[in-house]
Amino acid sequence: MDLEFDLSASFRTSADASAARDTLESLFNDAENLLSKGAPEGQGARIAHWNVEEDRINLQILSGRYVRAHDAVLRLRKKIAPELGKKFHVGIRGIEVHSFTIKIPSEADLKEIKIPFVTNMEYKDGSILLTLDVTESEIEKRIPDRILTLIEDKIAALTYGGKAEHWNLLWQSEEKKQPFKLDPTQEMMKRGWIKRGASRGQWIHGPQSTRLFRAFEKIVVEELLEPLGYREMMFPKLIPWEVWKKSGHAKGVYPEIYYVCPPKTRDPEYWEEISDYYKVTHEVPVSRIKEKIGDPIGGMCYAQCPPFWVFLQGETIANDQFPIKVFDRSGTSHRYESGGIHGMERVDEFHRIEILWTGTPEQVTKASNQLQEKYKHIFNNILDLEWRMAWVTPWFMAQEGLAGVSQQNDVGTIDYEAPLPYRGKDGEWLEFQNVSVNGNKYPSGFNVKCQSGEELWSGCSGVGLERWASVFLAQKGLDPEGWPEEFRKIVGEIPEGFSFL
Ligand SMILES: Nc1ncnc2c1ncn2[C@@H]1O[C@H](COS(=O)(=O)NC(=O)[C@@H](N)CO)[C@@H](O)[C@H]1O
Ligand SMILES: [Zn+2]
Repeated sequence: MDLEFDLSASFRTSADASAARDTLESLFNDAENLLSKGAPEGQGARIAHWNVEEDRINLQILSGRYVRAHDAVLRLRKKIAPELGKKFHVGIRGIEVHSFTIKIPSEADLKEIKIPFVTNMEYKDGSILLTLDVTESEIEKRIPDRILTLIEDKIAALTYGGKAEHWNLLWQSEEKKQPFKLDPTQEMMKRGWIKRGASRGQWIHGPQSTRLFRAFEKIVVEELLEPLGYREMMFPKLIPWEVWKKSGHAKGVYPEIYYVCPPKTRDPEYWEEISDYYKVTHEVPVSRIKEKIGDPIGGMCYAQCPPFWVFLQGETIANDQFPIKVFDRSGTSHRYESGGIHGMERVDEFHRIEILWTGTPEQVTKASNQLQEKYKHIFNNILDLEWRMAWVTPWFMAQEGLAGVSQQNDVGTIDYEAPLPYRGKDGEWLEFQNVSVNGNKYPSGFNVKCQSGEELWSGCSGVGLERWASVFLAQKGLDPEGWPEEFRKIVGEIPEGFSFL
């Protein structure tokens, strides 16, 4: 059984339309092809029933997935309005929806959920019956189609939800003997390289760890970004909903972002009682603060590349400007990660170099391949890591709560993973960066065009420095004597830290 739409509605007319009954009869009778345009043979919409009662033309329309009942009613209005006007001086004032149900095939029921404009959802013999409460304006705004897509995605998630994340191996280095077997985070804490920050999942990096992070950055800039012509930019780090609506994150990022709310006003008097309360009690009255701050305007940097696109938004760019290749390392990213205390490899606040490029599909694919070559050189000849690359669910799909792979070939994400010896032989490998070809998602999301009108694609690569440090130190330990010569030259002398009594 496929989708079934069942819509009962009326055209409200400016005057009694009974005189038009015969005309309506012939219009509706030969509406067959009007209601099947765009549908495979015999799968158009059909008028199950109609009648005229003074200033109401009532109809019931049944359809499948192709010419959906609500589209059919709009097509009918367009068809009969001029006839009624010309011949009978009767206008159509609007559409009243009396009942609207959609039947969607599904192996199982969905859990109780609240969906706008859906008044009832029940599961009966292999399908979910949705009852919608929509008016003409929701129909014009395609709300029923978005509700259908949402339900079909949830039904799909019931099945692939059980499927493991998409993963297939692309390349793997040879195994390497790893003398070091300890947890690098514990070792770094013991030696005072890092200390936990005061906030959840946050670290403070001492001079030693900072030198290591800067050495990784230096390698990325000198070995990869400069030779390949990437220019440094600074992307915003406070992201408003507007950006996440265009990047797609507004579809599913809510459980993992740090929200940002501005004060309702910066008038000191408005806040005086809060400061006074603190001065007297030495407690911060958080519940009272909640009343004094505005709604969240968005959140802290999460994926790092979306806010860049506002720089190109709405522009038409000369072809000779492409490929545009930039990178950002101007600030931290923040994710409300799963609970529990993690080492440095899973943190709420992290430092990432975000590499971003855009151009024609060929240019974008080529740039991705160039980056992969350079990374291979860095991991094999400078850091001497044991590591692998795998083709996985694109990061932008995962961050919208989707699974599987992109329909477009060579659009997708390559995850770079490495073993952490302290996790043991069968320990989970850690993703320490990725390279993605994101297809046309961002240029079209932010309405960026190239002069020739050719389709624009983009790609991005996130280099997580906490992850590089975790992988490198887990495999090589914290003593520079155990580090590859190439890398030691770049790091130089590890600076002294501070000692505590
Ligand atoms: N919680 C975290 N802690 C430390 N590093 C992280 C964390 N989340 C992501 N990263 C780093 O950021 C990289 C890219 O993150 S991603 O979500 O996979 N991809 C994106 O967000 C893309 N925009 C590319 O940056 C990861 O490979 C990892 O190196
Ligand atoms: Zn990105």
